[in-house]
Amino acid sequence: MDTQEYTCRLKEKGCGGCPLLGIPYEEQLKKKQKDVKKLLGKFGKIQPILGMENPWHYRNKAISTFAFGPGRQLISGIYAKGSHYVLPVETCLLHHPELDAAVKAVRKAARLCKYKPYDEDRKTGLIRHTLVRHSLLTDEILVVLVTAEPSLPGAKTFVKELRKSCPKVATVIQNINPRSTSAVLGFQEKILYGKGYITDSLCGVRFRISGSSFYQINPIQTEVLYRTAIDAAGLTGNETVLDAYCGVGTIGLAAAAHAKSVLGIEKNASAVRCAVQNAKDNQIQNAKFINGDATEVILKMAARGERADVVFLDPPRAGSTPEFLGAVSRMNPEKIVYISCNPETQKRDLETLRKTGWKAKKIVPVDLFPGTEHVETVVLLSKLNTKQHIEVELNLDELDLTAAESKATYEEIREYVLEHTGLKVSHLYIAQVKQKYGIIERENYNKPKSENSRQPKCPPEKEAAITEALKFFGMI
Ligand SMILES: C[S@@+](CC[C@H](N)C(=O)[O-])C[C@H]1O[C@@H](n2cnc3c(N)ncnc32)[C@H](O)[C@@H]1O
Repeated sequence: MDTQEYTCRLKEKGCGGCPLLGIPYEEQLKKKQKDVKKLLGKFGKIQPILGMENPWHYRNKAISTFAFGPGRQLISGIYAKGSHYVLPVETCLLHHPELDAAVKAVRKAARLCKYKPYDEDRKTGLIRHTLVRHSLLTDEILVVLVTAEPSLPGAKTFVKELRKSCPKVATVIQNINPRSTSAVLGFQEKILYGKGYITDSLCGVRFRISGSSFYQINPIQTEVLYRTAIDAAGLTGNETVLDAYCGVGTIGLAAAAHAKSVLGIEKNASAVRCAVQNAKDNQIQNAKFINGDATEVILKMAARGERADVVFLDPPRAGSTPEFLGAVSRMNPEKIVYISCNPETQKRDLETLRKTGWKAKKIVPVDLFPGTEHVETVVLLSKLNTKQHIEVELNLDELDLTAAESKATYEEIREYVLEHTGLKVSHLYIAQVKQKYGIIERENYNKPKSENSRQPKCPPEKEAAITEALKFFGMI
């Protein structure tokens, strides 16, 4: 079956998982580039999106929900769009093929053990979902069987049959979720076989992956994402680094070799335990982790006058909080690297950061989710008024400026206008518009050499463009 046919069949069935699958990959990338530009273009130039060479079978995690199929046979698959009707899924173009093989083996073992699927409406049956993870490093598979109650009769037989059909299964976990909820996992777990985790590697660091902790689902592009973020930070080995919303410590631990120290903050206690263990397993001694809400932790750090040179933040889809961003700003880092899986909330947070003088220096979209509408973005931010920027980025002509002028250089205004309108504007025109808004120029700067000299007047179209730029930089 080719991609087109596959997509048509899924659409017929009502599968809403991957709305872009029927579109050629180049077109998908163009669309995402455009979407990011629309949302974040006002903060700076958007670098070309970093896509995949082979955008298929990239997922390292699958979730399959159990139900009764024809003849009351146990089936598993995904919910049809907008409903709780289960569509059987045997293969998926986005899953690593080992995942489909493992889910098939789970179904076979569950049928042999005569497990009944859980019925949400009647509150009957036992097994709800299976969550399966694959490691590219070791080729091992982790299987989680989610049940509605703690008792799992014949658990040993289930594991034996599962491993017989799929010997790559290295660990099996029972997760108990008795709640009426759309969340897949519950809070209680039992290890039925193996160590309860598998090991994967990213950017040369090995990570333990459990059933419940957050781990990026596209390992190939995650390396691209992390390298982009770490490169953007320009670490020299002397920096103190904060890795907020750190999950199992992936970004911080990948950056640790290039920094003086790393402090990770994460709300999920089991992810923090994994992060501490990951540091040990990799003999990384300059990384520590705090279990807590990122906003609460950082507010306390800022109040104690603590600081960091570089802050990485990679919040969930809901984004960060104004309180977190305010506290980061008070800690006065040299750089913030904001990694996001939701450019809409990132846009909101960038607006908040801009109010305290932060400016986007680099914006790079990374396609972690081919076939879907989702996209990751890495944004590097720094403050224009830090010592480093005065030394490196302002030229001498522009050092003697009034407070309003100091917000953006003539070059930055010129670049902004060119990028947003395609118009070229001279320093003289910028000076004229600034004067119009009462932004006082220092003596003789960009003024005509004699009172009588004929000065070209800024045309209205360019004046409007410069006015927009002055607004953007908060100067008027
Ligand atoms: C998008 S994930 C990023 C994890 C990690 N940086 C990575 O790349 O694997 C967001 C993480 O934030 C954590 N989280 C969510 N809300 C939080 C909060 N209020 N404080 C701290 N961590 C939080 C989640 O548990 C999750 O691990």
